[in-house]
Amino acid sequence: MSLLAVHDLEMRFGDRLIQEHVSLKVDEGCIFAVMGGSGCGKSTLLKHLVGLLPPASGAVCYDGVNFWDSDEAGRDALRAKFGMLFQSAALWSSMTVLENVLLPLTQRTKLDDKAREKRAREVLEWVGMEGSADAFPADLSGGMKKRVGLARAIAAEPQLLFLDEPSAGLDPISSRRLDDLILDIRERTGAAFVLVSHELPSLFAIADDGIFLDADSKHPIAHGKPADLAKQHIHPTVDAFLRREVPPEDDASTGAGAAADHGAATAPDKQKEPA
Ligand SMILES: Nc1ncnc2c1ncn2[C@@H]1O[C@H](COP(=O)(O)OP(=O)(O)OP(=O)(O)O)[C@@H](O)[C@H]1O
Repeated sequence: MSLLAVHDLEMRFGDRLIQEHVSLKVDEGCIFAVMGGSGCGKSTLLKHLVGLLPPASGAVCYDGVNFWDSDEAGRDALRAKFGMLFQSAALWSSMTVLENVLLPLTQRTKLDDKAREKRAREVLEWVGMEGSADAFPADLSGGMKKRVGLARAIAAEPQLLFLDEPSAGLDPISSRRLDDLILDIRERTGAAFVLVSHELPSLFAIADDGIFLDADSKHPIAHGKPADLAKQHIHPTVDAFLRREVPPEDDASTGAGAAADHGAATAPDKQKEPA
């Protein structure tokens, strides 16, 4: 039974179709990437996965339980299985770092004050932020805020973590540190991750599986490990994203066969590998 399974999801805003025929599975310990060009519906998919938006049709299931078929108590129980790191880290500015991390522990666990603080300090230590427990978010750099956001997301021991562009706005070194941190957290907790990302080095370094959403056809055009997809020439749009190539425009030869030739100039094995 998959931790998360999405079956033939259709996403709409009113009459406007965003994506259809979206199916995916995320198992324990998997790092799953949601990829695609700007505006294709990645963040919208994430919002469907965390129960913020109801599907137009299709199903989002956790451990085989359909989120939208559950009653409110059932949905709360399912929500307890996951944590979320928003793009901005979304820390409460009026609370200290420690108080921010304590929040999900207060809301989601029955731990007493002492145990809550112990756990909050433990996860802050994991992300290297134990020395900033009494600081306020305004005193932190972007990378530090993301690390605190990650500590808050993992504090209540979720099985699944959703990360919306975790590397956005970070310099390459901070971005690489965040990748290492995600791998470290997976190692420590066995949690699975679903991440929206445009960062190719990060996708190639840490993602085990993924889905590629296409803005034009409004359905997924590729499934698989990003590092493998970059070598397979499945579709010109996938190549353009994963191999940083410009897709041929208004060209009758935009099929998968033509894409193979199109990609030859900058094969991934000739690109600089992620450090
Ligand atoms: N609340 C909303 N109401 C109506 N349309 C929306 C809403 N939110 C997003 N959209 C539209 O849905 C489409 C997909 O948006 P989304 O933010 O999911 O794309 P994305 O792939 O995450 O983009 P980016 O990579 O630029 O962040 C866009 O055309 C966007 O304008």
